[in-house]
Amino acid sequence: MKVTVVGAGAVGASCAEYIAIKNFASEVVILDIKEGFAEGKAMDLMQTASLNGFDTKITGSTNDYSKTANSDICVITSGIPRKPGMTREELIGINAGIVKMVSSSLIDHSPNTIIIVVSNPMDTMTYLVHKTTGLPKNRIIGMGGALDSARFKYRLAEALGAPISDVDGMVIGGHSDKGMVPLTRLATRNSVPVSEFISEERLQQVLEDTKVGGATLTGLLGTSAWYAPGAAVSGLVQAIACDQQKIFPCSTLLEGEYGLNDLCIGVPVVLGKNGIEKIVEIKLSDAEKAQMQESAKGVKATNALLEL
Ligand SMILES: NC(=O)C1=CN([C@@H]2O[C@H](COP(=O)(O)OP(=O)(O)OC[C@H]3O[C@@H](n4cnc5c(N)ncnc54)[C@H](O)[C@@H]3O)[C@@H](O)[C@H]2O)C=CC1
Ligand SMILES: O=C([O-])CC(=O)C(=O)O
Repeated sequence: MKVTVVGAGAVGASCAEYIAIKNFASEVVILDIKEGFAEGKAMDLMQTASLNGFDTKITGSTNDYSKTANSDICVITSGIPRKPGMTREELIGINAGIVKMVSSSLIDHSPNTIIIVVSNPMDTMTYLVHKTTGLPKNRIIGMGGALDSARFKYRLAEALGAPISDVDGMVIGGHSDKGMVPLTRLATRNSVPVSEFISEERLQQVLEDTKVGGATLTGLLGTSAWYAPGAAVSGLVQAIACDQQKIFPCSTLLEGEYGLNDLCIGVPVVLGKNGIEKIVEIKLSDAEKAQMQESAKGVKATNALLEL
Protein backbone atom coordinates (compact mmCIF):
# COMPACT_ATOMS: atom_id res chain seq x y z
CA MET A 1 0.00 0.00 0.00
CA LYS A 2 1.58 3.24 -1.21
CA VAL A 3 0.30 6.56 0.09
CA THR A 4 1.33 10.00 -1.16
CA VAL A 5 0.88 13.11 0.94
CA VAL A 6 1.23 16.38 -0.96
CA GLY A 7 2.28 19.24 1.31
CA ALA A 8 4.97 18.59 3.93
CA GLY A 9 3.67 21.37 6.16
CA ALA A 10 1.97 21.05 9.52
CA VAL A 11 -0.98 18.89 8.42
CA GLY A 12 0.88 16.84 5.81
CA ALA A 13 3.67 15.89 8.21
CA SER A 14 1.25 15.09 11.03
CA CYS A 15 -0.79 12.95 8.67
CA ALA A 16 2.32 11.07 7.44
CA GLU A 17 3.40 10.54 11.04
CA TYR A 18 0.07 9.05 12.14
CA ILE A 19 -0.10 6.82 9.07
CA ALA A 20 3.41 5.54 9.80
CA ILE A 21 2.78 4.99 13.50
CA LYS A 22 -0.33 2.92 12.68
CA ASN A 23 1.99 0.73 10.58
CA PHE A 24 -0.46 -0.40 7.87
CA ALA A 25 1.16 1.21 4.80
CA SER A 26 4.35 -0.08 3.21
CA GLU A 27 5.32 3.33 1.82
CA VAL A 28 4.50 6.98 2.34
CA VAL A 29 5.83 9.60 -0.10
CA ILE A 30 5.69 13.21 1.06
CA LEU A 31 5.92 15.81 -1.72
CA ASP A 32 6.33 19.56 -1.35
CA ILE A 33 7.22 22.42 -3.67
CA LYS A 34 9.69 23.91 -1.18
CA GLU A 35 13.21 22.64 -1.99
CA GLY A 36 14.37 19.91 0.40
CA PHE A 37 11.48 20.39 2.81
CA ALA A 38 9.71 17.07 2.17
CA GLU A 39 13.01 15.20 2.15
CA GLY A 40 13.86 16.75 5.54
CA LYS A 41 10.48 15.89 7.06
CA ALA A 42 10.70 12.35 5.69
CA MET A 43 14.19 11.84 7.13
CA ASP A 44 13.19 13.24 10.52
CA LEU A 45 10.11 10.96 10.59
CA MET A 46 12.17 7.93 9.52
CA GLN A 47 14.45 8.56 12.47
CA THR A 48 11.41 7.99 14.74
CA ALA A 49 10.81 4.52 13.22
CA SER A 50 12.96 2.58 15.69
CA LEU A 51 11.59 4.68 18.55
CA ASN A 52 7.94 4.31 17.57
CA GLY A 53 8.21 0.78 16.19
CA PHE A 54 6.98 1.13 12.61
CA ASP A 55 8.21 -0.32 9.32
CA THR A 56 6.53 2.11 6.92
CA LYS A 57 9.13 3.59 4.56
CA ILE A 58 8.80 7.37 4.34
CA THR A 59 10.49 9.28 1.52
CA GLY A 60 10.41 12.92 0.48
CA SER A 61 10.28 14.59 -2.91
CA THR A 62 10.67 18.17 -4.07
CA ASN A 63 7.89 18.42 -6.63
CA ASP A 64 8.96 15.27 -8.50
CA TYR A 65 5.68 13.46 -9.14
CA SER A 66 7.41 10.43 -10.67
CA LYS A 67 8.21 9.46 -7.06
CA THR A 68 4.48 9.30 -6.34
CA ALA A 69 3.75 6.90 -9.23
CA ASN A 70 1.18 4.18 -8.62
CA SER A 71 0.04 5.48 -5.25
CA ASP A 72 -3.07 3.73 -3.96
CA ILE A 73 -4.14 6.79 -1.99
CA CYS A 74 -3.11 10.45 -2.40
CA VAL A 75 -3.76 13.12 0.23
CA ILE A 76 -3.75 16.79 -0.79
CA THR A 77 -2.75 19.15 2.03
CA SER A 78 -0.84 21.67 -0.11
CA GLY A 79 -1.91 25.27 0.15
CA ILE A 80 -2.02 28.07 2.64
CA PRO A 81 -3.68 27.84 6.05
CA ARG A 82 -5.75 30.67 7.50
CA LYS A 83 -4.57 33.20 10.06
CA PRO A 84 -6.61 34.42 13.05
CA GLY A 85 -9.68 36.38 11.96
CA MET A 86 -9.86 34.78 8.51
CA THR A 87 -12.46 32.32 7.22
CA ARG A 88 -11.49 29.15 5.35
CA GLU A 89 -13.32 30.52 2.30
CA GLU A 90 -10.84 33.40 2.03
CA LEU A 91 -8.14 30.87 1.07
CA ILE A 92 -9.79 30.01 -2.24
CA GLY A 93 -7.84 32.56 -4.32
CA ILE A 94 -4.48 30.88 -3.71
CA ASN A 95 -5.49 27.30 -2.90
CA ALA A 96 -7.70 26.65 -5.95
CA GLY A 97 -4.73 27.05 -8.33
CA ILE A 98 -2.55 24.81 -6.15
CA VAL A 99 -5.15 22.06 -5.75
CA LYS A 100 -5.97 22.07 -9.46
CA MET A 101 -2.32 21.69 -10.47
CA VAL A 102 -1.55 19.12 -7.78
CA SER A 103 -4.58 16.92 -8.50
CA SER A 104 -3.86 16.68 -12.21
CA SER A 105 -0.16 15.91 -11.58
CA LEU A 106 -1.16 13.16 -9.14
CA ILE A 107 -3.55 11.56 -11.64
CA ASP A 108 -0.93 11.69 -14.40
CA HIS A 109 1.26 9.37 -12.31
CA SER A 110 -1.38 7.38 -10.38
CA PRO A 111 -4.44 7.03 -12.64
CA ASN A 112 -6.13 4.53 -10.31
CA THR A 113 -5.60 6.40 -7.06
CA ILE A 114 -8.13 7.50 -4.46
CA ILE A 115 -7.75 11.19 -3.56
CA ILE A 116 -8.39 12.66 -0.11
CA VAL A 117 -8.71 16.45 -0.17
CA VAL A 118 -7.74 18.42 2.92
CA SER A 119 -6.78 21.90 1.62
CA ASN A 120 -9.33 24.61 2.41
CA PRO A 121 -11.99 25.64 1.65
CA MET A 122 -12.21 21.85 1.65
CA ASP A 123 -15.72 21.20 0.24
CA THR A 124 -15.04 23.54 -2.66
CA MET A 125 -11.55 22.07 -3.22
CA THR A 126 -13.12 18.59 -3.32
CA TYR A 127 -15.60 19.80 -5.95
CA LEU A 128 -12.69 21.34 -7.88
CA VAL A 129 -10.85 18.00 -7.87
CA HIS A 130 -13.97 16.39 -9.41
CA LYS A 131 -14.08 19.02 -12.12
CA THR A 132 -10.32 18.81 -12.75
CA THR A 133 -9.79 15.05 -12.78
CA GLY A 134 -13.18 13.62 -13.78
CA LEU A 135 -12.52 10.65 -11.49
CA PRO A 136 -15.50 8.57 -10.39
CA LYS A 137 -17.09 10.01 -7.26
CA ASN A 138 -16.13 7.10 -5.01
CA ARG A 139 -12.46 8.00 -5.53
CA ILE A 140 -12.62 11.63 -4.36
CA ILE A 141 -13.11 12.20 -0.64
CA GLY A 142 -13.03 15.46 1.32
CA MET A 143 -11.80 15.34 4.92
CA GLY A 144 -13.64 17.62 7.32
CA GLY A 145 -16.45 15.80 9.09
CA ALA A 146 -14.15 13.25 10.71
CA LEU A 147 -12.22 16.10 12.33
CA ASP A 148 -15.33 18.11 13.21
CA SER A 149 -16.88 14.99 14.80
CA ALA A 150 -13.73 14.42 16.89
CA ARG A 151 -14.00 18.01 18.11
CA PHE A 152 -17.72 17.51 18.80
CA LYS A 153 -16.91 14.45 20.93
CA TYR A 154 -14.24 16.43 22.77
CA ARG A 155 -16.73 19.18 23.59
CA LEU A 156 -19.47 16.69 24.51
CA ALA A 157 -17.14 14.82 26.89
CA GLU A 158 -16.14 18.12 28.47
CA ALA A 159 -19.78 19.10 29.02
CA LEU A 160 -20.76 15.66 30.32
CA GLY A 161 -17.70 15.23 32.52
CA ALA A 162 -17.28 11.89 30.74
CA PRO A 163 -14.32 10.14 29.14
CA ILE A 164 -14.24 10.78 25.37
CA SER A 165 -14.38 7.02 24.72
CA ASP A 166 -17.86 6.98 26.31
CA VAL A 167 -19.20 9.55 23.85
CA ASP A 168 -20.39 9.28 20.27
CA GLY A 169 -21.54 11.97 17.86
CA MET A 170 -21.30 13.11 14.28
CA VAL A 171 -21.03 16.41 12.41
CA ILE A 172 -22.31 16.67 8.84
CA GLY A 173 -22.64 19.63 6.45
CA GLY A 174 -20.02 22.01 5.14
CA HIS A 175 -16.60 22.25 6.78
CA SER A 176 -16.99 25.92 7.64
CA ASP A 177 -17.55 28.04 10.75
CA LYS A 178 -21.22 28.57 9.87
CA GLY A 179 -22.00 25.48 7.79
CA MET A 180 -21.32 22.59 10.19
CA VAL A 181 -24.32 20.62 11.37
CA PRO A 182 -23.45 18.82 14.64
CA LEU A 183 -26.16 16.19 15.12
CA THR A 184 -26.83 16.83 18.83
CA ARG A 185 -30.11 14.89 18.62
CA LEU A 186 -28.20 11.68 17.80
CA ALA A 187 -25.22 12.17 20.14
CA THR A 188 -24.96 9.56 22.89
CA ARG A 189 -23.08 8.62 26.03
CA ASN A 190 -22.77 4.85 25.98
CA SER A 191 -25.98 4.57 23.88
CA VAL A 192 -27.97 7.02 26.06
CA PRO A 193 -28.97 10.31 24.36
CA VAL A 194 -26.78 13.10 25.76
CA SER A 195 -29.90 15.20 26.37
CA GLU A 196 -30.55 12.86 29.33
CA PHE A 197 -27.47 14.27 31.04
CA ILE A 198 -27.13 17.95 30.08
CA SER A 199 -29.49 20.86 29.51
CA GLU A 200 -30.60 22.04 26.08
CA GLU A 201 -28.70 25.27 26.79
CA ARG A 202 -25.42 23.43 27.52
CA LEU A 203 -25.90 21.29 24.42
CA GLN A 204 -26.35 24.44 22.34
CA GLN A 205 -23.04 25.70 23.73
CA VAL A 206 -21.37 22.41 22.72
CA LEU A 207 -22.77 22.88 19.21
CA GLU A 208 -21.50 26.47 18.94
CA ASP A 209 -18.03 25.54 20.30
CA THR A 210 -17.81 22.65 17.82
CA LYS A 211 -18.65 24.83 14.83
CA VAL A 212 -15.85 27.28 15.60
CA GLY A 213 -13.39 24.53 16.61
CA GLY A 214 -10.95 25.35 13.80
CA ALA A 215 -11.22 29.13 14.34
CA THR A 216 -10.64 28.76 18.10
CA LEU A 217 -7.41 26.83 17.50
CA THR A 218 -6.32 29.28 14.81
CA GLY A 219 -6.75 32.10 17.34
CA LEU A 220 -4.62 30.24 19.88
CA LEU A 221 -1.93 28.95 17.51
CA GLY A 222 -1.67 31.84 15.00
CA THR A 223 -2.18 29.28 12.22
CA SER A 224 -4.63 26.42 11.90
CA ALA A 225 -4.44 23.10 13.72
CA TRP A 226 -2.55 19.98 12.61
CA TYR A 227 -2.58 17.14 15.15
CA ALA A 228 -6.30 16.33 15.01
CA PRO A 229 -6.47 17.05 11.24
CA GLY A 230 -3.53 14.67 10.67
CA ALA A 231 -5.08 12.00 12.88
CA ALA A 232 -8.45 12.37 11.12
CA VAL A 233 -6.84 11.94 7.68
CA SER A 234 -4.93 8.88 8.88
CA GLY A 235 -8.23 7.36 10.01
CA LEU A 236 -9.71 7.74 6.53
CA VAL A 237 -6.55 6.40 4.87
CA GLN A 238 -6.53 3.37 7.18
CA ALA A 239 -10.22 2.65 6.57
CA ILE A 240 -9.55 2.54 2.82
CA ALA A 241 -6.19 0.75 2.99
CA CYS A 242 -7.53 -1.92 5.36
CA ASP A 243 -10.97 -2.13 3.72
CA GLN A 244 -12.57 -1.45 7.09
CA GLN A 245 -16.05 -0.55 5.78
CA LYS A 246 -16.33 2.07 8.53
CA ILE A 247 -18.68 5.06 8.54
CA PHE A 248 -17.19 8.56 8.58
CA PRO A 249 -18.78 11.86 7.62
CA CYS A 250 -16.89 12.93 4.48
CA SER A 251 -17.36 15.49 1.76
CA THR A 252 -18.63 13.75 -1.34
CA LEU A 253 -20.38 14.68 -4.57
CA LEU A 254 -24.12 14.56 -4.00
CA GLU A 255 -26.49 13.71 -6.83
CA GLY A 256 -29.86 13.92 -5.16
CA GLU A 257 -28.88 12.41 -1.81
CA TYR A 258 -30.16 14.55 1.09
CA GLY A 259 -32.12 16.52 -1.52
CA LEU A 260 -28.87 18.13 -2.73
CA ASN A 261 -27.20 18.20 -6.13
CA ASP A 262 -23.96 19.25 -7.81
CA LEU A 263 -21.84 20.02 -4.76
CA CYS A 264 -19.51 18.25 -2.35
CA ILE A 265 -20.55 18.44 1.29
CA GLY A 266 -20.18 16.32 4.41
CA VAL A 267 -22.52 13.34 4.83
CA PRO A 268 -21.97 9.89 6.37
CA VAL A 269 -20.27 7.45 4.00
CA VAL A 270 -18.91 3.92 4.28
CA LEU A 271 -15.17 3.81 3.53
CA GLY A 272 -13.49 0.68 2.18
CA LYS A 273 -11.05 -0.46 -0.49
CA ASN A 274 -12.97 1.37 -3.25
CA GLY A 275 -12.97 4.66 -1.35
CA ILE A 276 -16.57 5.71 -0.81
CA GLU A 277 -18.44 2.40 -0.88
CA LYS A 278 -21.80 3.94 -0.09
CA ILE A 279 -23.43 7.22 0.91
CA VAL A 280 -25.50 6.60 4.03
CA GLU A 281 -28.78 8.52 4.04
CA ILE A 282 -29.95 8.99 7.60
CA LYS A 283 -33.35 10.38 8.45
CA LEU A 284 -32.90 14.02 9.45
CA SER A 285 -35.38 16.12 11.41
CA ASP A 286 -36.97 19.08 9.63
CA ALA A 287 -34.64 21.44 11.51
CA GLU A 288 -31.56 19.43 10.50
CA LYS A 289 -32.75 19.32 6.88
CA ALA A 290 -33.10 23.10 6.92
CA GLN A 291 -29.57 23.45 8.37
CA MET A 292 -28.21 21.20 5.61
CA GLN A 293 -29.94 23.31 2.95
CA GLU A 294 -28.48 26.48 4.45
CA SER A 295 -25.03 24.88 4.66
CA ALA A 296 -25.25 23.76 1.03
CA LYS A 297 -26.13 27.33 0.01
CA GLY A 298 -22.88 28.51 1.61
CA VAL A 299 -20.78 25.83 -0.12
CA LYS A 300 -22.40 26.62 -3.47
CA ALA A 301 -21.67 30.32 -3.05
CA THR A 302 -17.98 29.47 -2.58
CA ASN A 303 -18.05 27.01 -5.51
CA ALA A 304 -19.37 29.84 -7.68
CA LEU A 305 -16.04 31.64 -7.18
CA LEU A 306 -14.16 28.82 -8.95
CA GLU A 307 -12.98 29.40 -12.48
CA LEU A 308 -14.01 26.08 -14.00
N1 LIG B 1 -9.95 19.90 5.87
C1 LIG B 1 -9.53 20.10 7.11
O1 LIG B 1 -10.15 19.62 8.08
C2 LIG B 1 -8.29 20.88 7.38
C3 LIG B 1 -7.70 21.59 6.38
N2 LIG B 1 -6.56 22.30 6.58
C4 LIG B 1 -5.98 22.98 5.43
O2 LIG B 1 -4.82 22.24 5.01
C5 LIG B 1 -3.94 23.12 4.30
C6 LIG B 1 -2.52 22.95 4.83
O3 LIG B 1 -2.42 23.42 6.15
P1 LIG B 1 -1.00 23.40 6.91
O4 LIG B 1 -0.35 22.09 6.71
O5 LIG B 1 -1.23 23.90 8.26
O6 LIG B 1 -0.18 24.51 6.07
P2 LIG B 1 1.40 24.63 5.93
O7 LIG B 1 1.68 26.01 5.42
O8 LIG B 1 2.06 24.19 7.18
O9 LIG B 1 1.77 23.56 4.80
C7 LIG B 1 1.35 23.68 3.49
C8 LIG B 1 2.46 23.14 2.61
O10 LIG B 1 2.00 23.12 1.25
C9 LIG B 1 3.15 23.36 0.45
N3 LIG B 1 2.76 23.74 -0.90
C10 LIG B 1 2.27 24.92 -1.34
N4 LIG B 1 2.04 24.88 -2.67
C11 LIG B 1 2.40 23.64 -3.08
C12 LIG B 1 2.39 23.00 -4.34
N5 LIG B 1 1.98 23.62 -5.44
N6 LIG B 1 2.81 21.73 -4.39
C13 LIG B 1 3.24 21.08 -3.29
N7 LIG B 1 3.27 21.65 -2.06
C14 LIG B 1 2.85 22.91 -1.97
C15 LIG B 1 3.90 24.44 1.20
O11 LIG B 1 5.26 24.54 0.77
C16 LIG B 1 3.74 23.98 2.63
O12 LIG B 1 4.84 23.20 3.06
C17 LIG B 1 -4.53 24.51 4.49
O13 LIG B 1 -5.24 24.89 3.33
C18 LIG B 1 -5.46 24.37 5.67
O14 LIG B 1 -6.48 25.32 5.68
C19 LIG B 1 -5.95 22.33 7.80
C20 LIG B 1 -6.51 21.64 8.85
C21 LIG B 1 -7.71 20.88 8.73
O1 LIG C 1 -9.62 25.95 10.79
C1 LIG C 1 -8.91 25.86 9.76
O2 LIG C 1 -8.71 26.78 8.97
C2 LIG C 1 -8.30 24.54 9.45
C3 LIG C 1 -9.36 23.52 9.49
O3 LIG C 1 -10.08 23.33 8.55
C4 LIG C 1 -9.67 22.96 10.80
O4 LIG C 1 -8.79 22.90 11.69
O5 LIG C 1 -10.82 22.57 10.97
